Amino acid sequence: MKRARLIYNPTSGREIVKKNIPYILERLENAGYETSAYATKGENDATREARRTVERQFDLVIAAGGDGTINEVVNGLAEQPYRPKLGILPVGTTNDFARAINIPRTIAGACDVLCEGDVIPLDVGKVNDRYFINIAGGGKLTELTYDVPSKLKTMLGQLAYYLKGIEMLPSLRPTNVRIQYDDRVFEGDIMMFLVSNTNSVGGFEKIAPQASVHDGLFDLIILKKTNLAEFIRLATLALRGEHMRDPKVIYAQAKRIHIYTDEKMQINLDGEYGGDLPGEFVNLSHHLELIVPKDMASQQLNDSEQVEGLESPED
Ligand SMILES: Nc1ncnc2c1ncn2[C@@H]1O[C@H](COP(=O)(O)OP(=O)(O)OP(=O)(O)O)[C@@H](O)[C@H]1O
Repeated sequence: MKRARLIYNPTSGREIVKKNIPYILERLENAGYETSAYATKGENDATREARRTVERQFDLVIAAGGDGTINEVVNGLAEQPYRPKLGILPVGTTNDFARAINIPRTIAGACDVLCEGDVIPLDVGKVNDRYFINIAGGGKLTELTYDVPSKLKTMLGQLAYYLKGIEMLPSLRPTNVRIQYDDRVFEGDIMMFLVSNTNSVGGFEKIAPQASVHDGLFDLIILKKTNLAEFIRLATLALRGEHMRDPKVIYAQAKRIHIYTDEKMQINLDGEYGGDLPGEFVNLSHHLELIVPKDMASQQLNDSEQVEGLESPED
């Protein structure tokens, strides 16, 4: 029998996972996994437990929580000599990563995927000595995730983030940066940069339309200096996926991105604080194996349509 370890954050999202542990264990047992569960106790505990699953050679690790918990689990698995397969039970507030890979945000639906889904290779992002699977970013607005109290998230869900975003708008300031992406360079003032492995960021599902989790490439989005009105106009365009051709936006793909600034700029990794710039973002292609819905596997593997506005390397 294969062995699975469920690592869950009992405080994630609306705290529903705890009540459903017996159901989840039963579903996995029926699918042929001898399964045990571990409740995280605080920051970085999911990373420590994921490392133990490497040592104990589990076949499958299931990260149950929000993007923060998934990120911690990935940090425990990355660059270990043996890496169990990764499954996701999205029970957080935003669940950007689960949205990007079409994992249902119900316990029963996500269990269907764990039990009947396909396995695809997953690229992992590395910056300095930390890892991410969804998004890395910098700029004042990307810091809003730190300040939303968990009580408010439990009550309001994702709306809590949007309210915080509106509150922060007037304090947005540009930063002067140098960004080298593969053999191209941008130098100037920016409001924000995003280094994305998926197309889903903060509930914006069309922000990096060309992103694929296993193409070995990051999708880089740079938002140049704007005033508040332009910023709001671009955010509205981004909701519809129409921001890429705007002259204030650079959208490109790259394997390796180096970002340097003289000013202080924090790096946000999968929604959590991940150190400060400078940073070198490296795409570890096909580094993990991920369980996804069956339709998702074929969709991701056939993804080759070019998107307008995407800067090509010779531009
Ligand atoms: N038992 C615990 N009590 C309090 N905090 C915890 C506990 N276990 C883990 N954590 C911390 O909670 C952080 C956030 O959790 P997570 O991302 O899973 O949920 P969320 O904040 O509800 O969802 P989202 O990230 O989608 O907003 C984790 O990064 C982890 O450090």
